Amino acid sequence: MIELSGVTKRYGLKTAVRELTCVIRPGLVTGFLGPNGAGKSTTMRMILGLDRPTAGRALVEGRPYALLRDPLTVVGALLEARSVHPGRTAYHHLLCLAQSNGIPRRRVGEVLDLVGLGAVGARRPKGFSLGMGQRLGIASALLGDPRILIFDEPVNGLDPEGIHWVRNLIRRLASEGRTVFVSSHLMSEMALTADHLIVIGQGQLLADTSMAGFIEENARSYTRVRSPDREKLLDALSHAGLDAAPSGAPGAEGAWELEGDRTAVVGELAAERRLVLHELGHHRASLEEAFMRLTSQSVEYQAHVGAEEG
Ligand SMILES: Nc1ncnc2c1ncn2[C@@H]1O[C@H](COP(=O)(O)OP(=O)(O)OP(=O)(O)O)[C@@H](O)[C@H]1O
Repeated sequence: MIELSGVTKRYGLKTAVRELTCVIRPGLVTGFLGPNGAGKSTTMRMILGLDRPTAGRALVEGRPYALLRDPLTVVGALLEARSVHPGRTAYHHLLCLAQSNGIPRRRVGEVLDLVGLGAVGARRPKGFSLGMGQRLGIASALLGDPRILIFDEPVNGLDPEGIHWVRNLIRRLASEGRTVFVSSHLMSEMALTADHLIVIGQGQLLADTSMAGFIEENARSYTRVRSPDREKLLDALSHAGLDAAPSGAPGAEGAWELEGDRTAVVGELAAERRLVLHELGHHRASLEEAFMRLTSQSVEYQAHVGAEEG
């Protein structure tokens, strides 16, 4: 378990994280979302003792990271900026980490096999592809068989096969009862991976909720209907007091949308008036749209498309 209570981090006048309080529980994948500069990496660095909070406390399994004995056996992390000694092979890189953390040598071979690098352990990581580098970072995180795993943008730069592999690994780690805390800007990936979400904007907590609850609360629900008898259908809807607007969704040209789930009433109206329908369905907006909706007020750098400048 990871516990943050009133965690604040200031860099000079800039407050990167402001009074963040939340608990990241075992047995679940908790997604950590926020626009660029929201404070995600800073928060992860504070949990890992790489940055000291200006105020508040970050605890892993009930203790500050700095007080952990053999920390790699308690918490493993994959951070965005990683350093690997240029002269060491992948095997030696992991062996040095293992030896300084009281981890048996045999575990090095195990994690290399686990991440699919068993055949290239004798090679130097500087010749590795982005995906292989990412796998080596994950091997380091798993080395101490820790109960807590923190992954900052784990699928960055990976191909679809690599993304699929990371997703399955993350889900498996959580199903084994571990605490898994993952940040990603890839919303479609997060929607498939996370059970729970913590969302921050400008360093402050915006949401701490289940994935299903987040989508229920923040994603628009609507009915989409398409008919070759468009004018008659719109007339029927308007007589029934139902507002419809043209769909702006890509690939939904000619379709109309109504707020909420109105499939039953639209279907009945169409049947009554003997109108042909080519499409009628209830949709819920994606996690991406829900995220954009929630964080639109707290984006640090925003492009103003079409704004007149100068
Ligand atoms: N060492 C530092 N000195 C000064 N400001 C910093 C430092 N580290 C981070 N910041 C600032 O703190 C804020 C939060 O940064 P952080 O990297 O934690 O955000 P993030 O959510 O991880 O962003 P991204 O999604 O772009 O990785 C930003 O405004 C950043 O410029």
